This record gives sequence, C-alpha cells and structure tokens, in this order.
Amino acid sequence: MNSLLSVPASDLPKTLHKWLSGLVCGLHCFYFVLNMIFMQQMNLGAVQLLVACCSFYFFWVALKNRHYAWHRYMLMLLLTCNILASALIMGLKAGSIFWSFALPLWYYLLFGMKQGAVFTAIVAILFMVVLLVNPDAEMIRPYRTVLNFVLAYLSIWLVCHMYEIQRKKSHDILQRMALQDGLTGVQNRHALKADFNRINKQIGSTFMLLIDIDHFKRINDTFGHDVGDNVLIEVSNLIRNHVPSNNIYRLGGEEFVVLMENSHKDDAYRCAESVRALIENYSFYQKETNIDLTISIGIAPLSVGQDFTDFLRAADEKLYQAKNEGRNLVCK
Ligand SMILES: Nc1nc2c(ncn2[C@@H]2O[C@H](COP(=O)(O)OP(=O)(O)OP(=O)(O)O)[C@@H](O)[C@H]2O)c(=O)[nH]1
Repeated sequence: MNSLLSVPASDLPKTLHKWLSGLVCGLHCFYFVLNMIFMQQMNLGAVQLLVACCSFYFFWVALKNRHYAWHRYMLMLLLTCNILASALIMGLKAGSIFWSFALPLWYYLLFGMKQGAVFTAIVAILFMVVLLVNPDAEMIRPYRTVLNFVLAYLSIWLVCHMYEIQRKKSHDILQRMALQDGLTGVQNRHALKADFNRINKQIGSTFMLLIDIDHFKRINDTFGHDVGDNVLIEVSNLIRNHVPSNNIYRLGGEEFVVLMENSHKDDAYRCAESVRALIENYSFYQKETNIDLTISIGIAPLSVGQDFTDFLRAADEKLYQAKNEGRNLVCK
C-alpha cells in the first residue's frame, strides 16, 4: 500500500536536518571565534571552521528544498567527530562531552530505529575510549566517570528507542486509518489517488475497473442500513478473494475500484467479467433472507496525459454505459 502519510513522516528527517545544519553552523562559528581568539586552540578552531562551512552548505541546500541523504550522514559524522575531538583535545573540563547526550536523539530522528541504534552504540564505545584516555584522567576517577557516562547515555538511548518504537506504531496506525475504508477494510479513495501517483504510468497497460452495486438503495430501503453495510462488507470480501487486496479500493457509497497494473485489456475484461459473474451467482443471506445482487462495471485504460480525475471520469463513463444498457454488465 502506498503511503499518503509517509510524506510527513519522511519530511521529519528533512526538516530536522535543515534546522540542525543551521544550528550546527551557528554554534561552530561561535566556538571557532572562542577557540581561535580566546582559547588559542588553533587546531580545534580549524576543525570547527570546517564543520561550520560544511553545515552552512547543507543548510543552504536544504533551504532550497533539495535534500540528499549523504548530507545528513556527513553532517552527523562531522558533528560526532567534532564532539569527540573536542573531548579528546580539551579534556572533560571543557564540557563538550555533554553534547554527546544529544547524539542518540539526533541519530534516531534523522536515520530511524535501525541505523539510530547502530550509530548510538558505536559512538557510545568511542566516547568510553575518549573518557579513559582523556587528559583529565589523572585528576578524576575515569572508571567512575565512564560508569556515569554509560548509565546516563544508556538511559537517553533507551528513551530514544522507546520513543521511536511508539512513534512508528502511531504512524502505522494513523497511516492505516487514513488509507483504509472504515467499513470494509479495503483501501480508500486517498490510497487510490496515492497509488495512482506512484504507479509507473505505463500507458495502455494500467486499467481501472469501476464497480457499482446495482440498485443498492433498494437494499437499504427494504432491509435497513445495517444490512446494506453487511452487504458492502461481503461484496468487498468477495472481490478481495478474487483479486489481490492491494488493488481494491472503496471509492465511497457502493462503488469499488480495482486497479490493474501491467495488464492486457483482455485480462482486465476477463477479471471484471468473473467478478460480475461471482456476485451474480452469490446469494447474500441477511436477516434470514436470500438477497440477490448484481453489479455493473466500467473499464478504462490509462491514456496519455490523463490525471487521476480524467482516469476516473473515463471509467465512470463506461460504468454509466453499463447502467444504461440494463445493468449487470461490463463495459470497456
Ligand atoms: N448501508 C450503506 N448505504 C450507503 C453507504 N454509502 C452510501 N449508501 C447508500 O447507497 C445508496 C446509493 O444509491 P444510488 O446512488 O441511488 O444508487 P443505486 O440505488 O445503487 O442505483 P444504481 O447505482 O443506479 O444502480 C444510497 O441510498 C446511499 O444512502 C454506506 O456506507 N452504507
């Protein structure tokens, strides 16, 4: 299923990357001035100038809405190396090691759960080594420092990991709710539109089957809305048993769509005809009554230059023809 909601989800790392690049640039300009002028730490100042320049470039590119994954990796690599180098050169007194506690959060938000966990683990080991070999090791008790660092770092890591699991779960639920029809469980109109935008628009080999239950209003009027709902669920299940569920959508009301990619028009017709016959020969048993139903189907091929509305309209015209010609028909 194509994800409509994956747009904001995949925007999060992009947005974070953009503003983090800006922040990193600003901070490193500040630290560059501090180190060069006041601390006389030329090497560190040079590293910070390099990070500031690179992050400014990433920020500037991201501002133009151009996003490259390698910019993200590069930004975090530079930032991590810079924090490590500061801790190594300046020792613990400078306090730059505190920035390491922000890294797990950034890794998880920028790279997701798997890569976030791997980067966090690697960096944890590197920082432990830095703590053990740092120039202040004689002044402090490095093992206690390492232990405290590990515990603090682990707790932040744990929070990031739990947060990412919860975020992904909520995202999946929201995505399902946004793209699924609440009554029948098949995909909805949003999903159809998103899939239309995603499909490789192979003209002449993508077909839309627009399916409409004949005289559905009578079912509602005769047996009640709840029976109408059950019939809609059963119809969708029958279609689902016949074509891959990834390709079925409920447009709304008693209209369903089957999207067929990489197909020949004869395949599309055969599929539509078999679904029509299936419903015709099926008896819907509701409220101790057998209800016989038929459906009409319009088939349209995707043509050159058609957008979603045109494609749907073309299928709708064929459906209208099937209805006009007496219903329980497939028109192509
Ligand atoms: N039970 C139920 N009925 C619905 C739902 N959505 C739409 N309907 C009903 O579906 C009916 C559609 O009726 P019409 O558009 O007149 O079409 P029809 O009776 O199927 O007639 P033709 O399409 O011309 O064969 C209306 O009575 C709507 O109230 C739903 O979710 N559940």
